[in-house]
Amino acid sequence: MSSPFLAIDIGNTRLKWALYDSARPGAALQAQGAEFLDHIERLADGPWADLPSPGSMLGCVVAGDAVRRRAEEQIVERFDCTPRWVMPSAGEAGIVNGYDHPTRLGADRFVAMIGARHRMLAERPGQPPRPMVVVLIGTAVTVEAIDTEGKFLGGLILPGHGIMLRALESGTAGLHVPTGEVREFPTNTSDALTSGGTYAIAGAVERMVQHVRSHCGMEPACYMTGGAGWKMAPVMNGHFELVESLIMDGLLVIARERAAA
Ligand SMILES: Nc1ncnc2c1ncn2[C@@H]1O[C@H](COP(=O)(O)OP(=O)(O)O)[C@@H](O)[C@H]1O
Ligand SMILES: CC(C)(COP(=O)(O)O)[C@@H](O)C(=O)NCCC(=O)O
Ligand SMILES: [K+]
Repeated sequence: MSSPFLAIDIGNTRLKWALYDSARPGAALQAQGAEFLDHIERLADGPWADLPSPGSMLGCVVAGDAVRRRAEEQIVERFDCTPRWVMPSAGEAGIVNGYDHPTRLGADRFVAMIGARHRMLAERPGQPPRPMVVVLIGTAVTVEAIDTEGKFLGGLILPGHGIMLRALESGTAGLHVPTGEVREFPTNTSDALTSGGTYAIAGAVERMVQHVRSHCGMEPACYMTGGAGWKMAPVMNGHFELVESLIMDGLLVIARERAAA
């Protein structure tokens, strides 16, 4: 018997949710949405009002305990299921967590790597696994390195587009301008700021691809996700697959493994 499954990803800007017909990778998506954190209280009586009730849910949250509790209130108000959240551990679902303190790794990073590993293996059945670079472009940007065995080697944390711009605006007198375009040779302040932020992220990602290539001796499979992923995709060198659902995919993989255990 399978029942609908609710997956939730709470970042520092938005809560993303997705309802699937069951708790397994490849499950059919029935409904999805995103709310800014200020609007979490609208969920139960708004976007969730007419949904079929999930039999279980699993989420990841990096926005802090107060936000997590506000989301839990909505879940228990609307649905008959217990809120459950992924806590990064030393290893789960094909990823070995190489962080110095594994539990201090962001849950969204851990879950995205699990989703990516599952996708990479599914894309090449019967072939040897590849190392990976997994990029999350949300409020912050993270750039994760995973070897062929599924070991998380380490990752970068950078400011996201919005934080970079706000930091520059607040730290200078002359950088209060509208959003510009990404240009190779920007000739106005708006384009210079937008291009600077975009290529800062692209440069960090390219460097991590080099590190993984030389450490693992193989070209990594590269995946990108997050609310601002679409902004980065056009400027990435090499083959980067934009997978909007990477964190939800990871939650489905974990939910199935936990149900089987
Ligand atoms: N429609 C949108 N709503 C909110 N943020 C958006 C939107 N489109 C792009 N973004 C960008 O995505 C970032 C937030 O992405 P998201 O994945 O929701 O972040 P987080 O996981 O940290 O909550 C913002 O910094 C913003 O630059
Ligand atoms: C790095 C992050 C702030 C990213 O948050 P996001 O951009 O998804 O809102 C989050 O994953 C986090 O708080 N991590 C804990 C510290 C760490 O991963 O080392
Ligand atoms: K996130």
